Amino acid sequence: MLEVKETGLPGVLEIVPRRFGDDRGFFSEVWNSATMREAGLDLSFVQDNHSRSAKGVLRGLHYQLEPEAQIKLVRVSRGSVYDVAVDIRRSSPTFGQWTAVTLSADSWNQLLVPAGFAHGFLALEDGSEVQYKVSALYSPAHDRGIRPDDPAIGVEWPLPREQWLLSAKDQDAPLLAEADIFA
Ligand SMILES: Cc1cn([C@H]2C[C@H](O)[C@@H](COP(=O)(O)OP(=O)(O)O[C@H]3O[C@H](C)C(=O)[C@H](O)[C@H]3O)O2)c(=O)[nH]c1=O
Repeated sequence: MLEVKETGLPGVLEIVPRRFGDDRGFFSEVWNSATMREAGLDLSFVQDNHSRSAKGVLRGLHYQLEPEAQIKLVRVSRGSVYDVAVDIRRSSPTFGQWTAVTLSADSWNQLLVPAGFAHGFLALEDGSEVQYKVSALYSPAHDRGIRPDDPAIGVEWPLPREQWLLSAKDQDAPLLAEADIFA
């Protein structure tokens, strides 16, 4: 019922739930706590988010600090996005490293981003819709960001910088070296 694949970063997983197609369309359990537990992933979520982005919109790199750090299960229900996770735990052997998976409605894949990682995505098609569950409620006081073009991280975004559309918050975000992150 579930395919789980490693990515370039330990802890960040690509997950592909089954999709049952028939002449009406399809049905898919996009989140099932028991199926995930059987796959060794004991997760619980408290909030479901949904955003739509034009091609070139880059949202990120975002995270919430402890004690409101969020595990995220990210999927795309329309279009496609280049989805990125960055390890921002100073004590981690993979601190500062990043991995990316293209998530799309066609591939029906999801990305599990653990707490302690910054998350962001670049919309590759107009009207791309991202839906993601988070394990802690939104807390503006704990909400933080890091510049998505930080050369110390070196994310290889698939569209050139001049095509990006960033929020003012993301344009002014600190570099990794200046940011409040995880021990
Ligand atoms: C995240 C969030 C935002 N908001 C409000 C706050 C603003 O008035 C408005 C837009 O917020 P923001 O510009 O932070 O939205 P994104 O840039 O899509 O932020 C998200 O982008 C990346 C990809 C993430 O992983 C995070 O979940 C989240 O930070 O929604 C809420 O009311 N609840 C929320 O949980």
